[in-house]
Amino acid sequence: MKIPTAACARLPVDVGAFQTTVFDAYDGKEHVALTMGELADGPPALVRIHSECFTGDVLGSHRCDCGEQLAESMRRIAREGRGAVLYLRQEGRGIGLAEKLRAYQLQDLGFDTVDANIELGHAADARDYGVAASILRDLGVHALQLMTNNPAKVAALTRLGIEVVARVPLVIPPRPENREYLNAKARRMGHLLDSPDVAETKAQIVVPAAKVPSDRSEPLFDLLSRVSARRDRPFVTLSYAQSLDGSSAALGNRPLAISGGASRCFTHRLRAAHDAILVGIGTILADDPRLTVREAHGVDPQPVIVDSRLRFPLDARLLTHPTRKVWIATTPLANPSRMRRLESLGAELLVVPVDTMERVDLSALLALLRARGVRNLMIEGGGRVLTQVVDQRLFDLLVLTVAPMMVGGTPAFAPHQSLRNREHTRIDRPNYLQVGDDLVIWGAPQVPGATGEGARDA
Ligand SMILES: Nc1nc2c(ncn2[C@@H]2O[C@H](COP(=O)(O)OP(=O)(O)OP(=O)(O)O)[C@@H](O)[C@H]2O)c(=O)[nH]1
Ligand SMILES: [Zn+2]
Repeated sequence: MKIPTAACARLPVDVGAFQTTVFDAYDGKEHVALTMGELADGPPALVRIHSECFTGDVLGSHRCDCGEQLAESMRRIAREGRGAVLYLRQEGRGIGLAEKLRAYQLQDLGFDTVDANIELGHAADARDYGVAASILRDLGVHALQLMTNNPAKVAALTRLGIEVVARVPLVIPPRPENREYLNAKARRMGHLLDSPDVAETKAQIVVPAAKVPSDRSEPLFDLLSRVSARRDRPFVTLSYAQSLDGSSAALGNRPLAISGGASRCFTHRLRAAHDAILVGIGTILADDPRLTVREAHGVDPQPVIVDSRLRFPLDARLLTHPTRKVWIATTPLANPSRMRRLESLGAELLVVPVDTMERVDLSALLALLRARGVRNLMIEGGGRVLTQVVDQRLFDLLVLTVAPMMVGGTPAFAPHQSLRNREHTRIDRPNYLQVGDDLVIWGAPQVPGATGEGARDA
């Protein structure tokens, strides 16, 4: 999407003169590009994509490293005589200044930077880089060397079709006041902070995270980076794998590796494109999954487990998730002492009203997730949850991986209830991708009674 410029002027600062352009972005914020030299021609330029930090950038706060990263990146660009800083108005990793200060209060009480956000009902990182990609395209920049310590930023830009030929570390030596904060960023958000000295950092060639399919998957990831939540629930992607004969597990629900290596990378990339990931308790009992992003770059989505009867095992791997506190959604009928036990093991219990069958009411759960800041949610299974989601038409996008095998196992879906009595759910103008040996079918469900166009925009 072309992004209109609102105004521009030359701005001399200590390190040199930058052309300063304000963009009229579709999110209503005044994002800024500081550029030096000719960017559209020549080798990939040095670029900093900087998120606004009033406390660090303007006041020089010692709680973070932002102000120094901004100054250092401008210095490096001036030294090269060429490059750009995009100053994005994403204060507090997208949650705004007041919420960031609330997060600071929680950090003073012992929460780390990730848990503080989550405690306040936000995603650990609420930013997206769609505007940045549009501005870069407007500047004629399609490939760049990115000054960042954050691999998720590299991954996000790559998904948006900007080629990051190198990641240039921008490590600021810690101060006593921000040592713990920087450690938390490294430990919990995967920031690469071990280059000891700013002056020594050199560009590192970025190895593409996952040898995922072909560029033909870009429209899918591009779509995911642009979708916005509805008011009543997050944008929901239903993603699961099945064999040619429709099985998602071996007989008796025994686990089965269905998709190949390439599709696993693809699935991890999908996970990284979502704020949260939801599975039913059956999947936890059968597979004990970690639900993390391991085979792609990116931040782990918030795991959410639907567990009406609170059967969650006390030794499940999700209780030692490396970056997130697992959210277990249950009902007021669940055993209170079991709830307390799981809480003492680090889970967060979400008590949700029951539906007519005394299960977690999925619409109510989705509304709660939305209220907690989840903008997009990936639902990975299992059969019961998939069936309910399709029955109640609670999804916006389907991503189905079909592996070329016959299993004769447990069907991906439980027998449909209400669906049988209603119009069938069709995927509108589906897209087909080959990923390794597997076939990925993706598309939006047709809205009942709508034309193809409307369904596609759903
Ligand atoms: N919510 C929240 N935001 C913070 C906190 N500390 C800094 N920020 C914001 O974080 C943003 C910068 O993100 P960082 O995580 O420092 O770094 P990054 O942009 O992901 O990665 P780099 O490119 O390496 O700087 C700015 O918008 C800051 O205002 C915090 O404790 N909580
Ligand atoms: Zn900061």
